[in-house]
Amino acid sequence: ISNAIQDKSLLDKTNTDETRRVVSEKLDTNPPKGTRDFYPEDMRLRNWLFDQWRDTARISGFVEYDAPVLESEALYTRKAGEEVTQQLYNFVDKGERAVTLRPEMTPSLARMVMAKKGALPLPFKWFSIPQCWRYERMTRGRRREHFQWNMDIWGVAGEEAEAELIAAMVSFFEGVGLTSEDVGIKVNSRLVIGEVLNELGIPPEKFAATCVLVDKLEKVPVDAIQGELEELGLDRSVVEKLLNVLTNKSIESLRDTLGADSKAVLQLEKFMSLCDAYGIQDWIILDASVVRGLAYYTGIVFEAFDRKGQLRAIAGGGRYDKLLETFGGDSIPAAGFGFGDAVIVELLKERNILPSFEESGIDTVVFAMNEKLFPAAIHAAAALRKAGQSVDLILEAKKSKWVFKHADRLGAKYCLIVGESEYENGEVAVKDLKLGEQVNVKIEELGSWATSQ
Ligand SMILES: Nc1ccc(Br)nc1
Repeated sequence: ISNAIQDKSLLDKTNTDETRRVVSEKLDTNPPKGTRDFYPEDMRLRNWLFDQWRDTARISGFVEYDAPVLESEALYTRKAGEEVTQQLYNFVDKGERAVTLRPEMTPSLARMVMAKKGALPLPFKWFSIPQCWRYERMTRGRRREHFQWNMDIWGVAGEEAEAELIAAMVSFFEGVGLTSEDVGIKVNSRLVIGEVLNELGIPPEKFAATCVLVDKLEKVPVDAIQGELEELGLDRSVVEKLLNVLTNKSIESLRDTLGADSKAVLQLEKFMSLCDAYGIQDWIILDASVVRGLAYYTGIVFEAFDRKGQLRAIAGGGRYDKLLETFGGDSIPAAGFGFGDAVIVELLKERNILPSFEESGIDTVVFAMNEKLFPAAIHAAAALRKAGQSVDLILEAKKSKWVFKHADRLGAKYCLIVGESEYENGEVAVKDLKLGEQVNVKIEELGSWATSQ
């Protein structure tokens, strides 16, 4: 190596060959399959959505946490046939560890709670906005990542937790301009399935996997999963009976089917009365066919959907009291939801209530008419920035025409011009780009000018 460095000609030659080989393989500028780049305008939309989520969480008394995007694969080996665990973005790392990009956040939250071994004061209300991943064969060309707002309440056994969670979700919808005419929230309890399976003599250990299969039945014909049903010992008559109960779309009909003293009916009646207290009853639809696809739900489950029925579920969640047990820990009652960043944006666009994010948010473009005046432009920009303005200082010699076009592209409010004659009078010219008016401002008064805008 040292000879090569001394013998520069060799280095140049090697570099040239190397460079030629590298340049010949044209770089693929697309992001990896199923992932997205966020250019500034996309980032403004994403930040706006995250701000709505964060504001709702803060107002509802939730505090933010986070966890690594990379987790041990062991966190998701639930063997219940869920889509989310069958599409892990997993690999073996350089330390021979079986790891995966997280497909959901709840298991990470459970791991964090277990790590604290009971030292966490209960109850707690936490939220996060993790990027979650799946590795789906690109046959369907679907995304492999999304950001998912997670809200969870741990340590509250009563349905008050689910009602608080759904009230927070409704508060988000109202905050972005959606009403109960646009969005509904279907609510059910997995106790319904539990009572039916119990009556039919199906052992409780089959409960979770049955729920996952029933969820799949919402999307595919029975024949498509007949094999999995039989593997679980669910013969056709059991499935028919189960599906019949799940057709109930009101608390009244469910009460007729399961009886007034059914735990599932009593739970749902209590939940509905809590929703009345929040004044969100118009958003709620009882629908016994809702089971959700995660194995660990144990009680109330819910999903938000667009009333026009054009889109996939907007959000979903439920109670998961036994999750820590599946990790070998002691159970703590918990409930929560996940709310993806894709469907909600599609809905807001379709309802034409997604704000515009074209403008960069730059307040003032500052430029010097010649190189000699650039230090003065720096001082002007510094004064405006000190007063809290967002300032784009033009860093090279540019013609005025270019600067005004640039300022227009940015959607800037003002253009501050440092010109010879004004500067000699200790002033700069400020043009209001929306109104077209231009005023001269004393340089030492720029701070107060900025704060007065
Ligand atoms: N679980 C999951 C992860 C990533 C996407 Br996109 N959808 C679902």
